[in-house]
Amino acid sequence: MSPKRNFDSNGNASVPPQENGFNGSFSLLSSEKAVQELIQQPLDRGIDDHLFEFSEALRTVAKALRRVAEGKATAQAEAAEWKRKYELERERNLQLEQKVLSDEHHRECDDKKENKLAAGPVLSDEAAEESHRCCGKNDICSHEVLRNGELDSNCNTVQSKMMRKASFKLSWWCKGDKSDQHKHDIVSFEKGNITTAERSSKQIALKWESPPKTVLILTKPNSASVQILCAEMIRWLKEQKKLNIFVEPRVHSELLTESSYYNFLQTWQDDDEILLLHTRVDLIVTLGGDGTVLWAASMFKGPVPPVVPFSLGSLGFMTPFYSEHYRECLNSIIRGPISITLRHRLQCHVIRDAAKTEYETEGPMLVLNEVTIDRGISSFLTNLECYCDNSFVTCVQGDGLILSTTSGSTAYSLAAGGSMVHPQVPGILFTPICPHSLSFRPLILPEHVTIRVQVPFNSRGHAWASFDGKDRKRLSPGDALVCSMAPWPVPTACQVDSTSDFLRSIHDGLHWNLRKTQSFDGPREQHDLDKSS
Ligand SMILES: NC(=O)c1ccc[n+]([C@@H]2O[C@H](COP(=O)([O-])OP(=O)(O)OC[C@H]3O[C@@H](n4cnc5c(N)ncnc54)[C@H](O)[C@@H]3O)[C@@H](O)[C@H]2O)c1
Ligand SMILES: Nc1ncnc2c1ncn2[C@@H]1O[C@H](COP(=O)(O)OP(=O)(O)OP(=O)(O)O)[C@@H](O)[C@H]1O
Repeated sequence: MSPKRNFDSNGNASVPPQENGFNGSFSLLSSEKAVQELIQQPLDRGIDDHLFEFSEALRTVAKALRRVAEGKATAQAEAAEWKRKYELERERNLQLEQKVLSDEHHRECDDKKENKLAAGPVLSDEAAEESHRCCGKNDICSHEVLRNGELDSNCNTVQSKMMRKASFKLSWWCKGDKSDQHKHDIVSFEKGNITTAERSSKQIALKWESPPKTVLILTKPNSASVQILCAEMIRWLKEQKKLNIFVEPRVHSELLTESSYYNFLQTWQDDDEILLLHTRVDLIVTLGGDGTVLWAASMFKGPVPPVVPFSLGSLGFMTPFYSEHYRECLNSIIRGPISITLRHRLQCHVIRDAAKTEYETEGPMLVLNEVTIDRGISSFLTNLECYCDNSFVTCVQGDGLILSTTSGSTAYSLAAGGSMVHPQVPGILFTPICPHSLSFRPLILPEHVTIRVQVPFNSRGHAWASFDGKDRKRLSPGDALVCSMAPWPVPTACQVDSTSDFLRSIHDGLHWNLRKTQSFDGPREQHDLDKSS
C-alpha cells in the first residue's frame, strides 16, 4: 500500500500527519503492524532528498523503538517468572520450618509422657487422657512465643535466636479445656523467660451491664430483729427500687400471715425449683450471721449469684455489711461496680465400699467452710488413711480431720490449730483434730489436688463426715470421702475490698494479736544509753 502525498502551493510534497508517522506517530509506531508497513515502504526517488533522508531516519527510529518494546516485554516476562519462583520457594520454606517445630514439640511431649510413665506413679486413665490433651492445648512453648514475636518481621532472626537458646514448654494437667486459659495469663514468656507478672488472686470488681432486677432475701430463722428488718427491706426494695423479690417459703407464709400487702413476693414449692433459682436471681441478700451465708451457699449446688451479707449475728467473718445502713449499701451495690471475694468451695463425694463404681452412690456435697471427718459419738480413736492425688499423705489417729477452704480457715480449722488464710488464696487446709501425735502439724495443699480419706477395713469403729457443720453421714470401714475444689465459688460483696474486709474481720471478730502497747519508760539497750550520755 502506497501512502498518499499532498503538494502545497509551492510544489513541495507534504504527508498527512497520520500517514508520515511524524506528528502523533507514537500510537502508530507502537503498533506492530504500522511499524512493519513503514519498514516495507519502497522509496520514491523522485522527491526531495531531505524528505528521503527524513524518511530513512524515521525508519531507523521505528526499528529502535520496536527493539526497545520487545526487550521490555521479555524483561517483564522474566521478572514475573522469577517472582513466581521466589514466592513458591518462600512458601515451601515456611511450611518446612513449621513442620520441624511441630515435630519437635510433639517429640518433647511424647518424651515427657514416656518419662512420666517410666518413673511412675502410674497414671490413672483420666490423668493419661489429660496429659494427652496437654500436647494439644494446655501448654505454652517458649519457641512458640519466640516465633510469634519475631516471625512477622524477620524469619532469620527467629532462627538465630532459637539456635542460641533451648526452647522448652510448660504444661498443665487440666480438667477441661476452659480451665487452662487463666494459667496462660498468669505465667507467660518474655523472650523465653518465665514471668509471673500477673497474679491469680487480684481484687475482683463486678460491674453490672444491665441493672439487677431480682433479689433473693435469706434470713436467719427465729429472730424477731431479723424478721422486722426483712419486712422493712422488702418494702423499700419493692417501692423505691422496683425489684422482684424472692423469699423462702417459711418467710413467705410468715409475711402473708402478717399482711396481704406482701402478695407480690415470689417463692418456690420444691427442690427442683431451687435448682433453677440461679437463672432467675441477680442478687442474694442474707440477714444473719456466718451461718446464714453458709445456708445461702448450700442452696446453690451450681453457680451462685453475688451475695450481700448483712451482719445480724455475733461474729460475722463473712458478713461485712451493717444492717443499719442497708439503704446506702444496697443503693451502691445496685449501682455497682462491687468489689467481690470469690470464696472457693470444696466438692465432696462419699464413696461406699459397696458401690460398684466411684460416684455411684450419693451426689456431691458442696461446702463453703469445711468437711469434717471425725469420730462422732464413738469413744474410739479415729483411724483415717489420707491420700493426696496418688500419694499417701498420712494416717490420722485422733479425733478426726478437717478439710477446709481458705474461707473456712477462720472457723473450725482455726479452733483445731490451723492457720488463718486470706479467702482469696487458692488452697485446701488439711487440719487434724486432736491428733495423738506430737508432730502432726497442719498442712495447706494446693487447690488442684484431690484428697481421699479412707476408713480402713481394720478400723475399730465408724467415722462421721459433716459438711459445714451439717448433714452428718456415717462412713463404715471401706468407705471413703473424696474431696476437691468445686468449680462454683460463692461471690460475696465486700464492704471495702477482700483484704481490708479480711483483716477487719480477724481484728474485730477475734481480736487478733490484741495486746496493750509497752510503755516508753523502762529498761533500755546499753547502746542507746551510751549515745544519750
Ligand atoms: N470448735 C469449733 O470452733 C467449731 C465446732 C463446730 C463447728 N464449727 C464451725 O461452725 C460452722 C457452722 O456455722 P454455723 O453458724 O452454722 O453454726 P453455729 O451456729 O454453731 O456457729 C458456729 C460459729 O462459727 C462461726 N463461723 C462460721 N463460719 C465461719 C467462718 N468462715 N469464719 C469464722 N467464723 C465462722 C460462726 O460465726 C459462729 O459463731 C462450721 O462450718 C464450723 O466451721 C466450729
Ligand atoms: N435461712 C435459713 N434457714 C434455715 N437455717 C438457717 C438459715 N439461715 C441460717 N440458718 C442456720 O441458723 C444457724 C444460725 O445462723 P447464723 O450463724 O447466721 O446466726 P448466729 O448464730 O446468730 O450468728 P453468729 O454465727 O455470727 O453467732 C446456723 O446453723 C445456720 O445454718
